[in-house]
Amino acid sequence: MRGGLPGVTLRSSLGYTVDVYTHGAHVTSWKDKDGTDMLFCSSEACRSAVFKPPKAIRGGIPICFPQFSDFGPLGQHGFARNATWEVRAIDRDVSPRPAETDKIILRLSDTPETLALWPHKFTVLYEVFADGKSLRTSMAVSNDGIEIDLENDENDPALPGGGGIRLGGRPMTFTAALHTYFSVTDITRATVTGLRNVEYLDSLRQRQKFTETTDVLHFPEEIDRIYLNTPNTLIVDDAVGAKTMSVMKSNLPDAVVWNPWVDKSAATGDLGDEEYTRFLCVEAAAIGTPVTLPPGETWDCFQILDVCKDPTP
Ligand SMILES: O=P(O)(O)OC[C@H]1O[C@@H](O)[C@H](O)[C@@H](O)[C@@H]1O
Repeated sequence: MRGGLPGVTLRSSLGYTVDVYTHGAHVTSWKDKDGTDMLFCSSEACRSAVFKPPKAIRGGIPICFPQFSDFGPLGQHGFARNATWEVRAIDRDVSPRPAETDKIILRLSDTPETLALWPHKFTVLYEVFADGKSLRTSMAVSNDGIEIDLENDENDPALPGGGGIRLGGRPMTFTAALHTYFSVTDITRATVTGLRNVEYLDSLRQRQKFTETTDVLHFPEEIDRIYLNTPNTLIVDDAVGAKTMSVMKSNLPDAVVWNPWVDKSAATGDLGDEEYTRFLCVEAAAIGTPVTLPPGETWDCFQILDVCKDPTP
C-alpha cells in the first residue's frame, strides 16, 4: 500500500479491486479487471498524493464527519478523515456464494483528543463492500452518551418511581459526506445527470440558494455546490473514456458537486496543477438538515457506486 500505510485490497467476483486504508477508512481506488480506476487519487508522479497521517488522502472517498466543510467549529470536514480507524472485521469469500462478497468493517470512536474537539461519546462503523462491479460504503453512527443512573435501580422496589435506566447523555448533531472523487478523462466533457429542479447552495456565491435548471450538468469552470434533497440516484458520465457510473444513496439527502479548477488546484499542495481535469467530486451528504442523534441511538446511511457502462478499452 502507498506510503507504507496499513490497508487491504478487496476483490469482487467480477475481478474488481478496491483499496482501503485504515488511515481515514479511506477508499483510494475501485478498479475493474483491466485496471481502469473509477476513482481519482492524486498521483505520486506529480508530487501530490500525500499518504502521511494525519493529513487526509487527496482523492478516493474521504469521509467528512462529524462536520462537512466549515459547517461548525471543527476543522474543515471534521476529523474522521485524519484519524486512524480500527479494523473490526475482514470478510474474504466466506459467504455461501464464494467470491461473491469481500468486505471490511472499520471502526472509529471517541478518544481524549476527539472529546476535546467534539464533546460526544460515539462509535462509527464503516463497511466497504466490493460486490460484482459495485462498491458499497455504509456508515452507522451511534451516540454512546448513555449514563446509567445507578441510584435508580429498577430491581430495587424501595426506590421511588419504579426505578429504571435513565438516559443521561446529550443528543449529538453532525453533518457528514462520502466525498467521492470520480475519475474522468476530461472534466470539460464529463457530465452529471439527475439534478434538474433541485435547489442548491452555491459555495462560490456566499452559499446563496439557487435552483438547478439543467438536467445534464456540464463543467466548463469551477464548481462548488451543495444540492439539497436530491434524487437518490445520480449519473456521472465520463463521456471521453466512455465509462458511466452511478451513485445510489440512502439517508444522505444532499449531494455536493465540486471541482476546484485551475487556480484552486494550483493552490492545493497535494494536487497537481493539471489534475483538476481528471476528477469530479459528487459527494453523497447530509448537510442541509444536520443529523441530531439522541443518546443510545444509531443513524445509518450508505452509497452504492456502480458501473453502468464499462470503460472503452
Ligand atoms: O481541500 P479539502 O479540505 O479536502 O476540501 C475540498 C473541497 O471539498 C468539497 O466538499 C467542498 O465543497 C469544497 O469547498 C472543498 O474545497
